[in-house]
Amino acid sequence: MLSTLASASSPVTAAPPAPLLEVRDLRVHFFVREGVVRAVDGVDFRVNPGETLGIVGESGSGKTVSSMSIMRLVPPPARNVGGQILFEGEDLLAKTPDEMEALRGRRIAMIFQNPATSLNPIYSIGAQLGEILRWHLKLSRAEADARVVELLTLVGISDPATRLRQFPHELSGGMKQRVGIARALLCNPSLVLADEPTTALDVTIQAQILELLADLQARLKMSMVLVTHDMGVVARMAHRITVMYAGRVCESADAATIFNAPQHPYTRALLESMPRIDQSYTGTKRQPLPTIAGRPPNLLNPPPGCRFHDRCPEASAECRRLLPLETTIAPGHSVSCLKRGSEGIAA
Ligand SMILES: Nc1ncnc2c1ncn2[C@@H]1O[C@H](COP(=O)(O)OP(=O)(O)OP(=O)(O)O)[C@@H](O)[C@H]1O
Repeated sequence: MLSTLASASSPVTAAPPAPLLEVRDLRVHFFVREGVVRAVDGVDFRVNPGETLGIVGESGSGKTVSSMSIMRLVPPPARNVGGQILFEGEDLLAKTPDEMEALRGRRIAMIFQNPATSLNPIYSIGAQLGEILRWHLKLSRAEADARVVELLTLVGISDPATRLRQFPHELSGGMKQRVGIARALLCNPSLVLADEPTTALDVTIQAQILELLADLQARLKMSMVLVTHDMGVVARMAHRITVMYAGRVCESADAATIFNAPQHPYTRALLESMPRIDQSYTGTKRQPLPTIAGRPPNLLNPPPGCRFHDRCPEASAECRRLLPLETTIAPGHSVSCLKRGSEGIAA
């Protein structure tokens, strides 16, 4: 739940654009034998038309569960226990399974982490991409082939007419991920979700795929949610950034604000642990790469108060007792930290 710090001297600014996607107070819990894992526990974020939202945080912070929830693809024992996911004004959590099926791949599409497993090995590229077009848009085989060739060309695949007849194992990892991106864009979706789209690739290929995504985003004015643990990736790709920790949002702002004026101690710690280009981490003058001391809490039994308190250099007694609510501190900039003026609740 988002609250606003009232300020009589706040300048009057233009109303922000209506968001394409607005996630409000989302709660997704896993009901396991040992108890309840609060994987996503009151998360808010939004994506404006034509922009990339980067969701960033350490492993286990709830990024994937949040993005899979948009597609309603988080499997049991997870259950959505609260919140709203408003997409083009409609609550996705209120849709029937059939309505979601019609929407997935058509209005919201996904680029998966591992292209080796996300493509079906027994169908040619043309057959598996064409099937999506025939199902969603009722295109004929010839029309579907033409559209697939158009998309393969768009993602930089040479000789697309030949690729159409090839099988996934005949393509390199980078090429497969290009096909994965083409597949996501086939039906011209309003929103693309990309969960760690480059982590499974060789380092040299990662840069090429990020460049392709950035280029497509700019050319097609694509709206995208990019999930990553890598601040370097969001620095390059995201217009806005939501920082998650232990199932909650610490801070959300435009990318320049996150990098130049971060407010939450966790955002600051993430930035400090980014490798710097002017710093040597090898050789005789090497500095150790800073890391954030400690570990994220177990979400089966999260500590009371701020989830970050036992790793936070600023934590006080009240941080150990009160859970900070996400609070707007400037237009488009929200933070959940008692030290930055957030209201706290006993939890
Ligand atoms: N099937 C499951 N059963 C129980 N808990 C789960 C299950 N899947 C995920 N979780 C828990 O949900 C929390 C959020 O997981 P999620 O995958 O969203 O994190 P993440 O930020 O995407 O991390 P990563 O970068 O490692 O994928 C984690 O604490 C994880 O342990």
